[in-house]
Amino acid sequence: MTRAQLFEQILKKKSYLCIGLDTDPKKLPQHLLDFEDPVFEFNRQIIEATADLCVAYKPNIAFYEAQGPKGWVSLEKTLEVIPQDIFTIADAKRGDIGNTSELYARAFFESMDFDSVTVAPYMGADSVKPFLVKDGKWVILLALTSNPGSQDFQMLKLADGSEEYLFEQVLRTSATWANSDQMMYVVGATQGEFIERVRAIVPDHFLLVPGVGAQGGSLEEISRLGLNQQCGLLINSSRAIIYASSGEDFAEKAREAALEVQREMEGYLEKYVG
Ligand SMILES: O=c1ccn([C@@H]2O[C@H](COP(=O)(O)O)[C@@H](O)[C@H]2O)c(=O)[nH]1
Repeated sequence: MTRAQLFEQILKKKSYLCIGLDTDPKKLPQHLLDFEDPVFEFNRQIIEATADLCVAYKPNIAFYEAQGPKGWVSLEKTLEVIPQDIFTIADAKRGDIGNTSELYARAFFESMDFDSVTVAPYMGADSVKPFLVKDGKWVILLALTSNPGSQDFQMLKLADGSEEYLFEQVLRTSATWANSDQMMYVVGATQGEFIERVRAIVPDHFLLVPGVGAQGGSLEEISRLGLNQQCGLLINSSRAIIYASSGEDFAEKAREAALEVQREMEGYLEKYVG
């Protein structure tokens, strides 16, 4: 999917919500356990209930890999029922030496038809560039993550006396590898105080922002500081939406939770994007 197509969907749905399909077999409603593939059935019903309210779905690959071969089957079936006009993110956090990264890229962009994959920057240019080979396929690079461990490396000050953090150098250097039509960045919603520093380096890029909902990040703060003229944000919420209820009404309650976020986003789009 191109940037223009993504922005068109955002304007049409008045939403920049990404729903995380972090589907844990242990958290499935009891009544789904009789289905042949309960994980797929859960995802199918969540997608059916929320597709008009979000512009992206982000299955976290760990939840599927952990199930062995049947998890990959659930993932492939899930991808097939996501409507074509919705952006898909394989949250896999890959990256390796070049020839191995090429195979990861083939796994997510060819064997499966994801629009994007999350990639770790730590191994540098040759580990990221193999993912940047096709128009309409995106790298979402980890820049400033939402977890407490982001302090350990990402927030280290560079030794060059510039007062920059390592995550700022990651943004600056990686922005020369691909433009904002192929590269997005992960910036945690729990990092609101640094959004202006991120936007000073990458004003035009889309940011994938996990960490609202269960992790407590502020949708208002991220939207106020992070929205740009083409929206530039995909805000992810996983648990707070897909596990809004553990009962038979799980899809209905997921829709209610997604609707609440979408309505708030509609207000921010009017206020900050126009
Ligand atoms: O910095 C990061 C990068 C990725 N994630 C992932 O996003 C979702 C968040 O789930 P919630 O239930 O909404 O907290 C999950 O898949 C994480 O692995 C992140 O949280 N932070």
